[in-house]
Amino acid sequence: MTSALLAVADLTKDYGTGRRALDAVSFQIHTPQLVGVIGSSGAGKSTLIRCINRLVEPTSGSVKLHDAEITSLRRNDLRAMRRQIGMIFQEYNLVERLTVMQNVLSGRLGYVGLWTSLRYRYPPEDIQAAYALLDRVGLSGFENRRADALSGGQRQRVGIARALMQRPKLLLLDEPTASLDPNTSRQIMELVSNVIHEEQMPAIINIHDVGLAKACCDRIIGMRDGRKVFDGPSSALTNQRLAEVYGSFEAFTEQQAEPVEAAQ
Ligand SMILES: Nc1ncnc2c1ncn2[C@@H]1O[C@H](COP(=O)(O)OP(=O)(O)OP(=O)(O)O)[C@@H](O)[C@H]1O
Repeated sequence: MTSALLAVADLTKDYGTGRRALDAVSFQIHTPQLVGVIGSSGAGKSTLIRCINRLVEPTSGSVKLHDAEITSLRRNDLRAMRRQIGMIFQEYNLVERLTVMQNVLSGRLGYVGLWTSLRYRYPPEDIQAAYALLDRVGLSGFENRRADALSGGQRQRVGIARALMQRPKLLLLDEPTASLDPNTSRQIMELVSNVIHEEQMPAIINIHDVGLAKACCDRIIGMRDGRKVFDGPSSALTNQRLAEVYGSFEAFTEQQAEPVEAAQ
């Protein structure tokens, strides 16, 4: 078998409270694919995503991106590695008072240095790439809008364009649709799926909505109490397997009935 694009082995996280949030989780990604991580609240989905780029420090285990071990990197090397991992958040994490273009260009921050970025003197090829990405995410013509004048769905599109500006080898998405209405969530998921297949990169997404995960993800990892209890193609996620992930089928349906936090 070819070497993995991403290889996670025995990844474990014990928080200071003594809580084991991740328990020896292992999986590999060999092809560009959208991998959805599902499970009940507290199952460890967010911890898993954040241990991969060490926003949360794993307690033990290994994470290899294109064969490079991430868990042992020191500060400068870790910073360089993080440029290769795009991250998309539930709350977008845009700089609200800056324009769409400035936010997208900030995806190059790790490459061009602080002085260039503070003065917005980005190389012409970066500016061209930013225009192309804005077009790609459906925001052509929005370059000069301030981020705080955008809807939730538009903000998430900026978040996606900014992550792609890094030219990452991996995308991590931590509940990117949790603050969006169902229609907008679907559009964002389809956009992510299209983009990662075009760019030929893997992506891992923490997602509560199982229907959306099944419709848009190529593969699903099911988490329960910090452990991986399902790993397979979306089509293999039967009601019985869902019951194993959520404790029971009733627990699954109750969880899915939770209202959407805020509309677009
Ligand atoms: N910083 C922290 N300190 C202590 N415990 C934490 C911390 N972050 C998460 N936990 C605990 O670790 C476990 C896993 O949390 P995590 O946020 O990864 O779950 P999740 O599946 O993403 O949940 P949700 O769907 O509610 O966001 C939970 O029991 C949580 O309370």
